[in-house]
Amino acid sequence: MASIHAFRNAPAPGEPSTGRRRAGKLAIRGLSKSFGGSVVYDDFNLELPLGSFISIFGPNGCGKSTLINMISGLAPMDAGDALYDGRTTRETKISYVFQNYREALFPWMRAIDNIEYPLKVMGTPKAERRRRVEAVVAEFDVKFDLAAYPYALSGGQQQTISILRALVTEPEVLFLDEPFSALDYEMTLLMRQQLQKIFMKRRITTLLVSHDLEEAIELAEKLVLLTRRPTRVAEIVDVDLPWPRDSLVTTSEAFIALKRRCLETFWREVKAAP
Ligand SMILES: Nc1ncnc2c1ncn2[C@@H]1O[C@H](COP(=O)(O)OP(=O)(O)OP(=O)(O)O)[C@@H](O)[C@H]1O
Repeated sequence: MASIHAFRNAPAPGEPSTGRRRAGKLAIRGLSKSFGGSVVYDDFNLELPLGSFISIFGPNGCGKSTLINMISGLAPMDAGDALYDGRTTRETKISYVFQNYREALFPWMRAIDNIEYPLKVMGTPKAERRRRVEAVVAEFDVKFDLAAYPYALSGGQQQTISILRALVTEPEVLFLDEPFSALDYEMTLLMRQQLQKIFMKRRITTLLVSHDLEEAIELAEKLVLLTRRPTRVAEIVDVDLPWPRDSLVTTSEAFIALKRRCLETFWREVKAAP
């Protein structure tokens, strides 16, 4: 997938970031999608609050990536639409972080230039570009050398660059497709902390696809559990745990009860006859 798409619908230069929780809803209506004769979605409907951290979890191949690809504008729907507080995807400032950071970064650009790149594409003046890059780097508490090229950075550092590049445009909606699945455990836990920090500060509507149920719960305010194909919403679970959440939250009674409930739904759906 061409990573340039990650920067479309970016804000105009100088436009303020969205610091407050956004009102309104993301409304997905009548969404249908098939590949060949294989139906993934057929008249799928979902409503979610903007300004929330939403995780999406479901059986293998149920269409999690396809869903966020369609509602972010990366892939076409066969039918239906997605409206952000009444505005189309094209009218909404969207960023996307891919699972495969190695292919998403430009190898010939230094880390700092990768972060700045979408602002250049948008025609943001140099001084403003520098201000925004510095701001996002400070916010994420980056400790490694941003003058390095991607090949010289660890996986976690490369994915940090991808996330900073997505955030530098000050998006209204941030999509993350299994962003930490290629990272080691320690780095994954650290990245979850960083992502929470950014979310609490900016309140960007965030949609995370995760294969890891603990991760999906740990980060979410709302967890969307999907069925097998043709895919529907099995359940939307409110994750009412206090923020910020460190990794120890996964050992709390409240967390374990939530995980149990999600697993029960998950297994019911996995075992359901196709
Ligand atoms: N471009 C495509 N062409 C043909 N089939 C596709 C395409 N993209 C996705 N599919 C199929 O659509 C279904 C849903 O795929 P998708 O990757 O969205 O599921 P997922 O839930 O994200 O999967 P996973 O759990 O493996 O990450 C799968 O059966 C997949 O093979």
